[in-house]
Amino acid sequence: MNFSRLIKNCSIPSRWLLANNIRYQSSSAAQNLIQVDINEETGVSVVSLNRKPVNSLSLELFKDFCGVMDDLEREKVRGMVLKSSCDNVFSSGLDITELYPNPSEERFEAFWLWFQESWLKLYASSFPTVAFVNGHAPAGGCVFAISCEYRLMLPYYKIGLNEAPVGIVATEWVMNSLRAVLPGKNAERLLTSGRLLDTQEAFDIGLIDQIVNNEEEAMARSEEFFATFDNVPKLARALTKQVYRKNDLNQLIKNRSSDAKQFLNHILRPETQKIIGSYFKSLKDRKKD
Ligand SMILES: CCCCC/C=C\C/C=C\CC/C=C/CC(=O)SCCNC(=O)CCNC(=O)[C@H](O)C(C)(C)COP(=O)(O)OP(=O)(O)OC[C@H]1O[C@@H](n2cnc3c(N)ncnc32)[C@H](O)[C@@H]1OP(=O)(O)O
Repeated sequence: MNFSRLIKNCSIPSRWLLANNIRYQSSSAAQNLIQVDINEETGVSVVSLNRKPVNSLSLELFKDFCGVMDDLEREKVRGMVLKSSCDNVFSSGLDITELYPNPSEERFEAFWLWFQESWLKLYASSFPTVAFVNGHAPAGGCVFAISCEYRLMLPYYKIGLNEAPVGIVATEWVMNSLRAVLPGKNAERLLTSGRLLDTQEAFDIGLIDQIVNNEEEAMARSEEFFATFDNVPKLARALTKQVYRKNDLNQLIKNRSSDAKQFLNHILRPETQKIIGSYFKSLKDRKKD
C-alpha cells in the first residue's frame, strides 16, 4: 500500500504512516464486503458495509475498506456517505471470532493493524465524510461513525461504546475520536458506563448531528453538508481537517505496534478470553430465549 497517498498534500508526514510497512492486497473481491456507488453528477460516493448478517468487522473487511478509501482519494470524490447494506445493523463492531477463542498472534496482529489503518484513513480523509447510521452501531460500529465528520441516524437504533461493561478498556485513539465529537464529560460518561444510547438520546447529547427518517432524507442532508464546503478550496479544507485532527492521529501513528501488542496481550489473557467467551455465548443464547 502506498501510504503516502493517504494524506495527500498534507502536513502529516507520510513516513509516520509507514511504520508497519503493511501492503494492501484486495482480499475478498469475490465477497464484495464493501459496495461503492459513485454518483457521477454530484461526485458523492456512497460506501456500504456489506458483510452479512451484521457487518462484524473482520480483517478482510478492514483491508477492503482501506482499498476503497485509497480509491476514493485517487478519484478525488466530493464526499463520502458511509452506511450499511445489512438490515437493522450499521455494524455490530469487531468480529468477535477475530478475538475468541485464542486467535493466533499473526492473525490478531494483522487484524489490529488493519483496524488501525482503517481508522487512520477515515479519520484523516481529505474529502468530507458522513456516517448514515442506518442500524445499530455498538462498539467498533460506533468507532466508524464517530470517525466521520457528520452523523445522521435512523430512529429506534442504538449506538455507543459498550466495551467497559464487558471488562474491556477502549484504546486511546478511540477515546480521542469520541472526545472530538462530544464535550469531555459526556464522552467520559459514555465510555465509563458503556451505555448504548438510543437515537434520540444520542441526538440530545450531540453524538449524532441529525435524526433522519429514511435513506432519501439521509442523502439530502448529506448533500447539504457537502454543499457547505462548495466554496472552500479542497486543499485548504483537507489540510485544516488534518491539522485539526493531527494530535489524535499522531497518538496512534507513533504507537501503532505497541498498541497492537498491548491489545494482543490483553486479548490472550485467560480472564479476557473467559469474559469474551461468555459474552459471545450470551449473544448466541439470546436467540434461543
Ligand atoms: C467483547 C470483546 C471486546 C474486545 C475489544 C478489545 C479492545 C477494545 C478496543 C477498542 C475499542 C473498539 C473496539 C471495540 C470492540 C468491539 O467492537 S467487540 C464487538 C462488540 N459488539 C457488540 O457488543 C455487539 C454484539 N451484537 C449485538 O448486540 C447484536 O448482534 C446486534 C448488533 C444488536 C444485532 O442484533 P440482531 O438481533 O439483528 O442479530 P443477532 O444478534 O441475531 O446476530 C446475528 C448473528 O451475528 C452474530 N454476531 C453479532 N455480533 C457479532 C460480532 N460483533 N462478532 C461476531 N458475531 C456477531 C450473532 O452471534 C449471530 O450469530 P448466530 O447466532 O450464529 O446467527
